[in-house]
This record gives sequence, structure tokens and C-alpha cells, in this order.
Amino acid sequence: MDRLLVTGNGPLAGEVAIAGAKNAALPVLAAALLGSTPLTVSNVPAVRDIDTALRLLELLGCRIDRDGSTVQIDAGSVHSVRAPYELVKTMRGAILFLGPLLARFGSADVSLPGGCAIGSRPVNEHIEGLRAMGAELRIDSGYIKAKASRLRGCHYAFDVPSVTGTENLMMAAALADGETVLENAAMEPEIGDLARLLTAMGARIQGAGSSVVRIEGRPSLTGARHRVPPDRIETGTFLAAAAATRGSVTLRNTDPSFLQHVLAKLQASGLELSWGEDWITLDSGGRRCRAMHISTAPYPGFPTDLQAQFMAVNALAEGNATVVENIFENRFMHVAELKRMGAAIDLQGNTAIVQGREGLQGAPVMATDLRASAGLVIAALAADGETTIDRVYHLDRGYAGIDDKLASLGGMIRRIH
Ligand SMILES: CC(=O)N[C@H]1[C@@H](OP(=O)(O)OP(=O)(O)OC[C@H]2O[C@@H](n3ccc(=O)[nH]c3=O)[C@H](O)[C@@H]2O)O[C@H](CO)[C@@H](O)[C@@H]1O
Ligand SMILES: C=C(OP(=O)(O)O)C(=O)O
Repeated sequence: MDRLLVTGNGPLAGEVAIAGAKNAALPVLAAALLGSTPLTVSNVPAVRDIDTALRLLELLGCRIDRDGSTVQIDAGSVHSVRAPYELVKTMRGAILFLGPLLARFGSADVSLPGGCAIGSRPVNEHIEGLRAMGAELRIDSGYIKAKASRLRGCHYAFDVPSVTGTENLMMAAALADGETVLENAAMEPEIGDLARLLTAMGARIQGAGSSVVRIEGRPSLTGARHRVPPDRIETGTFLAAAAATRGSVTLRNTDPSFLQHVLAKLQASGLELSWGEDWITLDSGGRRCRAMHISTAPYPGFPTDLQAQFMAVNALAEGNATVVENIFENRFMHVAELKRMGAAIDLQGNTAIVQGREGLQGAPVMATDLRASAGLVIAALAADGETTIDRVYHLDRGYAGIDDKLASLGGMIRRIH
């Protein structure tokens, strides 16, 4: 099992290119199942979850042609509708195959993704939404078994705005009879991106990116060409790494418009930021930033997927701050590990009270989930001495070559096989 060896080495400095967004690419790959002709996707990130999604598509019978960051998927020879536990357990995003399989092939047999380190993560909204479209769904031996000869448009109001739930229902609705209206839908940028793809495939969609999405279903959809947008979470992770190490970095191939809340927090903490259409520069001037109060919320609020990374920044910032996690009930696994490095964090329910410290010390720590791992890497880069981070497979699920990118910014980081 790979480990990372990180030696604190002062400020990060330089430029780095941001990859395509994992969480935008996953629904796009699942949407390939809806098209009667091939889908070509560019700027696909080289991360483990994408490998898993492509393996799954292959298992279903799709023909896959992958050339660097461009992937062509032909769903013309699908012969299975089963997404097995062995793959789904490593990638929760596999639930995104449920809607497209059911809508296109009339049935789906998708393993329940189950709970994971950050919370119980139920999928009741996905199931109820598809039932509202006339599908029959039951849980049998850990699998969601779904059937529908033809889905029909419906009104569905989410109790909680689920990102993948909204995506699943949009994809199903694109091949349903009539109009579907989703209320209290999630508004994350990945939803607007999926709507752009589905529109290019022939669907008619209004309101994606707002809380009410209208989808007019079509009898069939075609393939299309699509470019995955930049990863806003990878972008935020590098900004956090620069802030924690008192560095200065420029991020290219990104999109600052999806990170306004995060950029405002960084500016308020005393860091100098500038940005253009596809780049962001953070310059800390070699100074420690001030601690930031953070409260995670659905988009456009502060993303839960950046909470761990900013916890690491706060652990090293000037002053005290609270970090409130409002999306997942158990997304503080990194706190115990950061405390092993000398962080002063007190947990009270879903609130972490962080007292910024001048420095942290390297220590052996364990990655518990994808973004927690990123938080530990950031703390390790800024700490004195050596940190070993175990279970980096979590990190590889969602970051393309993060060790090489950080090394190119001057970080001392090495992978041990
Ligand atoms: C592949 C992908 O895009 N993953 C992202 C997606 O996950 P994911 O789509 O799984 O997260 P959701 O938006 O569904 O979860 C939001 C909240 O809704 C609850 N909920 C969700 C579904 C449901 O059927 N019932 C229910 O109660 C969840 O427990 C959670 O409290 O959005 C999360 C929230 O921004 C991010 O952290 C993940 O990185
Ligand atoms: C939680 C995440 O991903 P997933 O929903 O795939 O587990 C994430 O990207 O931070």
C-alpha cells in the first residue's frame, strides 16, 4: 500500500495546471449510456475514480477508447445493467449509473454504495425520485434493483438538495416521456455542466444551476463532444496549500467564478489574490494568514469538499476560528490526525474550534478519506520535520499526480511503494 513521505520545506512557489473536475467528469461518463452514438469527453482527469468508472462502463459492454485526457465511449454494445459491489464500494459516484441504465435499458442492478468514512450517505432521494417517474425499485441483497418499461416525467421535490441525486434524475428525465420538474435541486456547477452535455445530446433543459430544473424528455439522445470543466476542489486545495506554507502560487487552467466564496475567505484572511478568466494567483507575502470562520453549505456556500484542507490552514493561522460541517455528519476524521501533528482543535458536535499555532510537527498519520488526506498533506508540507501519510489510495481517487504537482512547487514529497 503506497505511503507519502512529506518533509516540511517552507513556502510553495510557482505555477501549476489544474485538471478536469472528477465530480463533473463522473456524471458525464455515466451520461454516455444515454446516447445512441459515441460520446467524446476531453479534459478527463487521470484519477482512480475515473479509471473505476471506465472499468464499469466496459463491464456493462461499452467500447472505450482512451487517449491521454480524451475518452470516447460507445454505448452501442451494452449487454449488462449490473454495477457490482466490487467496483461500487471503491467509488460512491457509481450510483450515477442507476438513472441512465434504467432510462435507456429499462432495468438496472446497482450495488448500494453504503456508508463511508464521512457519513451514512443515504440514496433515498435517488430512489424516491425514480419511483416518482414510474419506476419500480427494491433493495435486494445489497443491490438496488430497478425496472421501468418507460419512465414518465414527474414533479419531484428534494427534501435535501442532493448533487448526485439531481444529476441521476436529470439523466433519467432526459429519456422520459414528458416534462420533469425537480424542485429544491442542488445548484453545484457540475449540474450546469451536465445540463450542457445533455442539451448537446438533444435534451431540453431549463434552470440547471438554480433550485428548479425543468427537463423535457426525448425519445432518444445522441452522442456529443464535451470538455470537462476545471476542478474547483483541486484549485481550492492548492490555494490552501499555498496559504498554509506562506507561499505564492499561480493556478492555470482553472475557473475562479466557481470559487467566489472561498476566494473571499482567503482575501479576508489577509492573503493577496488576483485572478483572470482561467487563472488565480495567491501571494501570502511570506506571512501567516488570519484564521477563517468556515461553515460548509451547498453551492454557492463553502464546499464541504474543502473543509479538511482549510482546517489545516486554520491550524497554522493567526488567531482562533470555528469550522462548522453542515453537510456530512462524520467529516472530521482528519482532526485526530492533525492533533497528532500538534494542532489545537476541539470538537463539539459538528463544530471544530481551532486555535491557530505558529507551527506543527511532522508525525505518522493515516488518511481516512479523499479530502482528509489532502488536509494532512497540506499540514505536512507546512510542518517541521517528516510526516508519513498512510493509505494514500484515498488521495489517488480524486487528485491527478498531486505529489508531482506539489514537488514542482518546491514541496518535499515522495511516494513510497
Ligand atoms: C461524486 C460527487 O459529485 N460527490 C459529491 C456529491 O456527493 P453526493 O451527491 O453523494 O452528496 P449529496 O449532495 O447527495 O449529499 C448532500 C446531503 O444530502 C444527504 N442525502 C443525499 C442523498 C439522499 O438520497 N439522501 C440524503 O439525505 C446526504 O447525506 C448529505 O447530508 O456532493 C457532495 C456535497 O457537495 C460532495 O461532498 C461530493 O464530493
Ligand atoms: C466526497 C467526495 O467524493 P465522493 O462523493 O465520490 O465520495 C469528494 O470528492 O470529496
